[in-house]
Amino acid sequence: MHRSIATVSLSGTLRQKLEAIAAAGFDGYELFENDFIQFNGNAKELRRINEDLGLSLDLYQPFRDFEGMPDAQFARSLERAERKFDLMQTMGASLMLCCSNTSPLVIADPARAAAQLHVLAERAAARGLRVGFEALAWGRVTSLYSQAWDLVRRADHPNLGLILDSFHTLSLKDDPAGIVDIPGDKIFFLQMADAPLLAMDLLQWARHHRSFPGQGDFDVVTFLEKTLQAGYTGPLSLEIFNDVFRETPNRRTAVDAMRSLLYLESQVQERQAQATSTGARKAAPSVTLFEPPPVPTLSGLGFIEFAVDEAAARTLEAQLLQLGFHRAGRHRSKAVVLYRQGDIHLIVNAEPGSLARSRFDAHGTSVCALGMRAADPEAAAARAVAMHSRRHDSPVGPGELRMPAIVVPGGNLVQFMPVTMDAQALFAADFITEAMQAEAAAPQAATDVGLQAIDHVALGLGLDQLDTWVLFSRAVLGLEPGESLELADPFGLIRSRGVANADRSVRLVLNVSLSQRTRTARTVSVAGTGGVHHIALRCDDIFAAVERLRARGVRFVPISDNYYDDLPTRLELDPALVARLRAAGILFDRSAAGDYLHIYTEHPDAGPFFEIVQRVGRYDAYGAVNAPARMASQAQQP
Ligand SMILES: O=C(O)c1ccc(O)c(O)c1
Ligand SMILES: [Mg+2]
Repeated sequence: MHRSIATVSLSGTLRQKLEAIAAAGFDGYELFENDFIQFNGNAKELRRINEDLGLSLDLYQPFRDFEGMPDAQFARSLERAERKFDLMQTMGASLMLCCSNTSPLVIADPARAAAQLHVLAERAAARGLRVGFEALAWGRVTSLYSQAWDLVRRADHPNLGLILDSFHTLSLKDDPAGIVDIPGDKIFFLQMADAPLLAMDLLQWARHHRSFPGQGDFDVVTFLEKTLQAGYTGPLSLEIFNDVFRETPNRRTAVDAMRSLLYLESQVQERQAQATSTGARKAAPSVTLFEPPPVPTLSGLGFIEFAVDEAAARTLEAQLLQLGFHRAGRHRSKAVVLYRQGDIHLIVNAEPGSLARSRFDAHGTSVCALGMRAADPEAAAARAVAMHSRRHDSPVGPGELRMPAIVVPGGNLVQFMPVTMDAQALFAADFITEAMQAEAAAPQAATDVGLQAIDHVALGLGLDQLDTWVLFSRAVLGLEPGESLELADPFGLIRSRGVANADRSVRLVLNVSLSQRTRTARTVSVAGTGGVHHIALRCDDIFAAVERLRARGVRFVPISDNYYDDLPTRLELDPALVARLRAAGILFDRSAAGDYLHIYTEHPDAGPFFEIVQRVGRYDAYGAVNAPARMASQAQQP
């Protein structure tokens, strides 16, 4: 498809926006009128920039408050239109967007509105231009695409067509199914936008909280599918009014935008392929949709790698040993040590000159890579590259394993590990693993406190990184987002959203602070970027594990007695269980599916802290109700 984006979706000056749009690989763009009005150049110069950048100017927008006006205003609006047509001809735009009337002067008379639109189309036709009519969700008389289509049909002019915008339809919970009955060649343009479900004023929602498809809650896939079924073959464009995008570096936003369109196309493509293979529908797509390698099949976090220098490595080692890990091996050729407990593998990388070291130099002790087990590591990396993520190849020594790696938003790595190799063989390729071999003979190492697996990794992100991560998680890794939650820290709100694969073997929690004053915000600020904030390790018996850890000197975030007084008023719990939780300082949550027991280690001077968790039954979340207790306690620590 011809891929396009509205200039309103990006930060920067008009020229900077267009450069970012071209660099991300778009074919064309929608010019938002204000961007031109504020441009220190004329329409001819804009045309030259378009030519230099290889961008087509697909749409000039918006033309407001036109249809259904009293005669005097109508005459003036036609004059206004002529001036816009002059500009469009000079800058090389052939389609104008006219959005439905929001003026109190509008007359609710479809015959009048249609007749006026006919005249507008006739004026456009005289110059070889076209007009597309779009229903704004808050239009005074016309707010639905079906109403806009009714006017376009009545106006009956070849130079007048319909413009669809998924936001207006889906925000009103209107049914897009009727789009299939509109002749495809009468749909002149398609604007796609997603949004989080918010109970708020439509106009505010539309102007401040739209997001790229794949970042919100709308069924944008069905919307595009219906439009294509109608026979639409025009541009696929993004029109995103979003307060955060207005201040996010525009090259990053433009890459997100392109990834979003590719992901959207691929989802529709997949549906069409399925419908065709099951014989449900004839294959009749008139446009070619993007078809990347399939979403990877992931099965767990194989390792977590820390970036350190020599001194930081010693501090971290002390912390890991205290948590019951043991040194399981050292790297064949690099200053890298492997720690292990149960099926948890932690790699501590102090190799000078490595990517890990450069991450340490920039951000201090931090997680610089996650290992994800993938059914087909090469295909997983190929999918990522197709979705505009960068591949990262680090130097490997003789006999060492090359694992395909990709760069994730913010600059860290995800490495895809083959599931077919067991952990022993996998790490044996790169590490000298005497300890592991000795351990194979006596599996319960003396230091082991019963931690068994990586449950999830929580990221603390900058405000402008959350939507990027949601889309990256879905489009590249196939991790689906859960509910978006707001958690109260004593100094501001934290927005939190889990993403996970279908069998829940890979879980990430994406946290962003809406205030500059929370611990999460300060951590992001000190590190200079978002990154892993804490690591949750799972066990089968959290009471036993915590007892052993306390005996080894591990300190946990203390929880207020009031929390345990409140717990039985919230949940029906055996008093004996409440007493045990209180004595151990463990937090508790219960859902219909099961229980979640968890506790947090005290924040170290540098690097992430740890959460110890036990899941009972099919509990599927992260104990968000307890996060305020943890954050308040952390805030009360000296
Ligand atoms: O918010 C608006 O005014 C506005 C303008 C043009 C559009 O295409 C749109 O969807 C909204
Ligand atoms: Mg629109």
